[in-house]
Amino acid sequence: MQNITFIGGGNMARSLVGGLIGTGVEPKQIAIAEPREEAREELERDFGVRTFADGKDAVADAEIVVLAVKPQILPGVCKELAEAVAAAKPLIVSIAAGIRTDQLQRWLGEGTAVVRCMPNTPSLIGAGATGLYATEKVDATQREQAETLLQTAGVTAWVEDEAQIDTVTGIAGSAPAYYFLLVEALEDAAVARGLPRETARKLAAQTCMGAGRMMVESGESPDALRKRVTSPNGTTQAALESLNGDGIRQIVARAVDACAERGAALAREND
Ligand SMILES: NC(=O)C1=CN([C@@H]2O[C@H](COP(=O)(O)OP(=O)(O)OC[C@H]3O[C@@H](n4cnc5c(N)ncnc54)[C@H](O)[C@@H]3O)[C@@H](O)[C@H]2O)C=CC1
Ligand SMILES: O=C(O)[C@@H]1CCC=N1
Repeated sequence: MQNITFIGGGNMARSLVGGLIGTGVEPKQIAIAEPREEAREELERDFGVRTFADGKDAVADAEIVVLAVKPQILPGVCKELAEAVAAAKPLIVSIAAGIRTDQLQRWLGEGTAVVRCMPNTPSLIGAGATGLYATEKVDATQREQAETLLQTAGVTAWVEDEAQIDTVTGIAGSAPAYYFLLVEALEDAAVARGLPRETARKLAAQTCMGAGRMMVESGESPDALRKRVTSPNGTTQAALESLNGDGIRQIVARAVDACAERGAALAREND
């Protein structure tokens, strides 16, 4: 694995660095630029990585630079890094929601090789899901480098149309939060019915994991697995009829649209 520099050492960088180190990447090959001193100390303590206060210093010896700051500050951060990027010529991997590759190339230099991707926080435990998109400037070796980097965090899938990265955000990047919300809601419903919260959380969270593992490991469709839980005229049928009657599929479709549209709006707002 090449030298990898993260610009931004927040939640997502931590998730990806955790994944990288978990698969045996040498911590010293990872550099993180992070302005908050306390965060730098924590990153060094938790992962043994090199940290820098200034992004330009962290880019100098990097083969891959992962942009992991908020979309709202990315234009300024890229412009500050442009000279160092032009000198080191790393592959740029952006994980910023919404921000398009043509914008990144405009800020960093038109010749820059950019992969835009959308990972998610389960990367921290190697259970991430990432969509990737490569520009024409990215060669086959760099595509492989980006894929290998994100595969240390979980599964990956390429998209050919960049706009689909916003869809990926809707079903994977942001989606862990939907499952957390669902477990919160299950927990609240159980507590309202008198079950202790601790018991409710333990059982609901494990059920979320169990259902997830079955979908990933069995190779069966969610539809087939759902049908197997659903006895005719039984309890699950009653619950599913309630969910469908309340428009669960429409609710989810609207949420995915809202997410993807917010991604596109972030690109416009930060142009
Ligand atoms: N949190 C998530 O689940 C996911 C986030 N993303 C994307 O990842 C990016 C980072 O998100 P989070 O990690 O959640 O945010 P965060 O706020 O936890 O981390 C951003 C970090 O950047 C640092 N920073 C601020 N200015 C900087 C500068 N000039 N140079 C270097 N670092 C600087 C901040 O101090 C902070 O530690 C965003 O663009 C977001 O859209 C993508 C997929 C999932
Ligand atoms: O909420 C956000 O904007 C980021 C991008 C995907 C997950 N978190």
